[in-house]
Order: sequence, then structure tokens, then C-alpha cells
Amino acid sequence: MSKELRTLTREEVALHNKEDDLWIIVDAKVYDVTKFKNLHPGGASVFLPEDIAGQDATEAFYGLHRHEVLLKPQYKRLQIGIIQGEKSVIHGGIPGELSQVPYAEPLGITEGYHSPYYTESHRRFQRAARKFVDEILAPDAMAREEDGKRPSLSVIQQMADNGILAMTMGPGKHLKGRSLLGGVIKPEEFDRFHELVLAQELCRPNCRGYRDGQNSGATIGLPPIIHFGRPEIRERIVEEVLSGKKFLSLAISEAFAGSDVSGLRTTATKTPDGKHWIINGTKKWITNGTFSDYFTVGCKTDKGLTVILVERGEGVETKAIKTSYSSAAGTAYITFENVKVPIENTLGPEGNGVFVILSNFNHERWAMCCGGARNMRFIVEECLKWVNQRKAFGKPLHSQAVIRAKLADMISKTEAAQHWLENITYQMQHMDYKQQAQLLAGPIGLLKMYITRSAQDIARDAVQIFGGRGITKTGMGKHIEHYHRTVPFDAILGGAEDVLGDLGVRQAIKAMPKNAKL
Ligand code: HEM
Repeated sequence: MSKELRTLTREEVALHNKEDDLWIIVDAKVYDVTKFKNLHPGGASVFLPEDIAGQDATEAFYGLHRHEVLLKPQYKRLQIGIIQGEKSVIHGGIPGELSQVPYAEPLGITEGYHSPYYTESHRRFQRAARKFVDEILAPDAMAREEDGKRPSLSVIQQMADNGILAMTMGPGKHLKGRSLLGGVIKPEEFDRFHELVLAQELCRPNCRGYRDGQNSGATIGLPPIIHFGRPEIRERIVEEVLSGKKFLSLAISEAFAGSDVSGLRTTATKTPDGKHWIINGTKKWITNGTFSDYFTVGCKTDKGLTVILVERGEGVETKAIKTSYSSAAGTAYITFENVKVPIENTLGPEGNGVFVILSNFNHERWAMCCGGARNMRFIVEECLKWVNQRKAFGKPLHSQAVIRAKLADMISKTEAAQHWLENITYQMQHMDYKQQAQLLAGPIGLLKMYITRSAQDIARDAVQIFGGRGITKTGMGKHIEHYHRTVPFDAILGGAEDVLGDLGVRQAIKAMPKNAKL
């Protein structure tokens, strides 16, 4: 039962300023810390100075704690009253609502700004996605990132029921008949900008391992089945995965070869009757691999690289790899030993695996750009809040020019990334698959390189702004520490940064007109 809060004057609170009778005010709320002080992680002595005991400690509190501390039940119950005639105004964000911090949201969805891309349908969709993420996803994300367990199946089920798993595959027939976020838009309305909005909202809890744990194996591993699978396989597996019943991973990279797909060593040889493949080899860094039921596997065959769908079963072993993010992502090392697979599981023509794999890359890299650009923005928001509430040398941190210069750089990079991303998204919206492959592989490669380089600059600057807190896993800088530790993932997964930059330039050189001379 919640206790009755008292209405108190500041004068009344001031009388409780002794070790055995100790109250403080934080944001118009009165807390009795008499007993708590001996359990306080920051020590008891911090409560005793005369400007804290019985006084308003709001500024001191927010210089040292995140707002969420006061929301935890064990601390919330320390509140005994509220100051007469005052209201508490600080909140750590209202679930489902846009942040009011400048640059915390893409300009296109920020109130007062205009956009050539976002319509009322996108904005409505964004609000529904934000609510889902804040209320359902974020609590699970934080808990699983902490304990390293895979995302809770109940949450995956809710993602499936709301069409989220299906929407991460982009617009298309697979959305038909689904209720998207409780019917907030119709399946035929869903376009690339809805997809962009969704991809960015899903990142907001800033739990990088968990984010990859939410079926991102399927986001990259299912399209080859949608586009190249035989109808009977496609129908069964796509439905099982998008309804959250089964999990699937893309299994291309190996200890022997990553970005260089032609160097893969996993082999598939046909049985003498030609009815099965026998697969042998290993795969490494396979997202969701520890818990996936299906694997979309790149194999060497007589006719060259071939992509084959493999079901978990005899001869398939997966074990967890420890990476710098949490094991919620299920990153695995996989061994295939004489795994027998029906020939019908071949995806696309034999020997055409490079095309099957490459045709997927644009969408995968674009989706990673969506997340990368959003994560940069989240760090800008954290830094803006921190420099505003933290004092150093008697002044707020933002009064230091060097801090403002860092923020200027961070904000510019974040805005540049988002605007370039939105332009590419607009191109995707108006191009068919073939045009995208021809015209967008280079720009998407360059964009991803730009985002991951900028993200690493932002991570480094954010650590400087947060100081020791930026390298501490709990407390004020916990998101900065997490970001700085996990930001290299984007620079590696889906094509290493340098390889992608090079791809963009090589494509430009290839497209140079013969008559272009200085
Ligand atoms: C109801 C009031 C308060 C509660 C519930 C509370 C709770 C906590 C908690 C949970 C931590 C661990 C770090 C974290 O999770 O952020 C902490 C750390 C700390 N607290 Fe408090 N606190 C309160 C008020 C204060 C006040 C008024 C001061 C200073 C005047 C203070 C000074 C500190 C310090 C110095 C630390 C260590 C910070 C660090 O390691 O960076 N606390 N407090």
C-alpha cells in the first residue's frame, strides 16, 4: 500500500538536519534519509554538510546520479512528502513521448520542423513504435543486457504479434494480413520511411547486444529465403520466423574469411544420388547462432559459392563466443560435420552464391546505418543533459568552450548522417531492386563508413566529456561506457569500414565517363 505523502514547508524540512533526523529535498520531493544514509552507495557523510542536510539537494543530486535512481522502488519509498505550493518538474522522459532536448530527435519528426519525407502516417507510426519500445522492449533490454540471456521469448512474441519482426524485412508481400503495431497503419502503407523510423526506435534502449539478439539474424538471413527459396520452403520458414516461433541466422563469415567471401572454406558436396548436400566446415561471429533453428549458409561447391539453408540437427554444433557486447546477441562459433541437407534447400542457382549474398548487403548495411545514426543521436542527448546538469570549476560544464566545440562536432556529424541516410532512403523508395543494386551499393557503403567513423569520434569525445564516468559501467555515464565499448561492432559487421569506403570509391571509378578529362 502506498503511504500518504505529507505537504511540508521548506522551513519545516530545514529542522531535520541532524544525523539522527535527516531529510533532504530533491526536485520538490522530501526524502527521509536518516536510516538510508548508512546504506547509501555514496556514503553517509555526503548528507551532512549544512547546504545538504534539511536543504534542497537537487543540484547536488543530479550532478551525481541519473534520474532513474529515484524511480527504483527501494529509493522511491524514501519519499515522505512534497513541498507546499511546488511541483516536481524533472522526469527521465515520458514513455512514448518525444524528447524535448535539442537534437535528441531527427529534425523531420521534431515539432516545429518540416520534412519532405515524413508524413502524418510516419509520425503516427513513430509514436506507436516509441511506446512499444519504452514500455515493452526497454525494460527487457536492460535486464537481458545485464544478465546476458537472450531477449525474452514473451517480448519476441509481442514483436511478432505487432508485425515488428516482419517489418524489419522492409515493405512487401510478407506484411499482408498482419496487424502493424496494433493497426496504427495498414500493411500497404508501410514504406521505407516507416522502416527507417522502426529501425531507429528499436535502438533507443542503447543495449547493443540485446538489439542484435532480437532476431537480427533473421533480418539478414531471411531475405535470401524470401527472394531465392523454393516456394514450399519459403512459405514454411518465412512464417515460422516472422511469427516468432523459430529463429534464423545468416552464416557466412568464418575464422578463415570475413569480408572476403570468396575465401570461405565450408564445403557442400552432393551425395551420389544428387538428392542431398553434405556440409562440412565452420562459421564464426554468427549473430543469434547460439539459439537459431535455421542457418543460411555460404558454402563452396563444385560450381562455386552456393547458399544453402541448414536446419539445426545432427552434425550442427553452436557455441557462444565472448565479444565486447553482451551474450544476449547469441554470437556463435558453428561447426558443421557431415550435415545432410536436402538439395531443395539450395537458395538460388548453384554457384551463384556471391549474387545471393551481395543482393542482401545493401539492405543490411542500410539497416545498420539507421541504427548507427540513431545511436549517435542518443549519445548527443546524453552529453547535452550531462553538460547542463554537471558543474565543474563552479560553473556548468557547458560554460567551457572546449566542451561546446566537442558538442558542435558531435551534433554536426549526427545531423549529416541522418540527412544523408534519409536521402538514400528516398532513393530506395523510388528504385527497384536492380536499380538499387546498381546505383546504391557505393553510396550505402560510403554512408556506413561515414557513420561508423563519426560514431567512433563521438564515442571518444563523449568519454572525454563524462570523464571517469564514461568508463564506468554503472551510474551517470553507463550509456557512454556501453557505447564506447560496443561502437566498433557497426564498423565491422556487414562489411568492415575500410572495405566499404573502398567499395564506394571503386564503384565511382567504374562509373567514370570516358570523356571526363580535366
Ligand atoms: C534520496 C536521495 C539519494 C539516493 C536514493 C541516492 C542513491 C544513490 C545510489 C543508488 C548511488 C549509486 C550510484 C548510482 O546508481 O547512480 C549513489 C551514489 C552516490 N551518491 Fe547518492 N543518493 C541520494 C542522494 C545523494 C546526495 C544528496 C548526495 C550528495 C550530496 C549523494 C552523493 C552520492 C555520491 C557522491 C555517490 C557516488 C557517485 C559515484 O560513484 O560517481 N547522494 N547514490
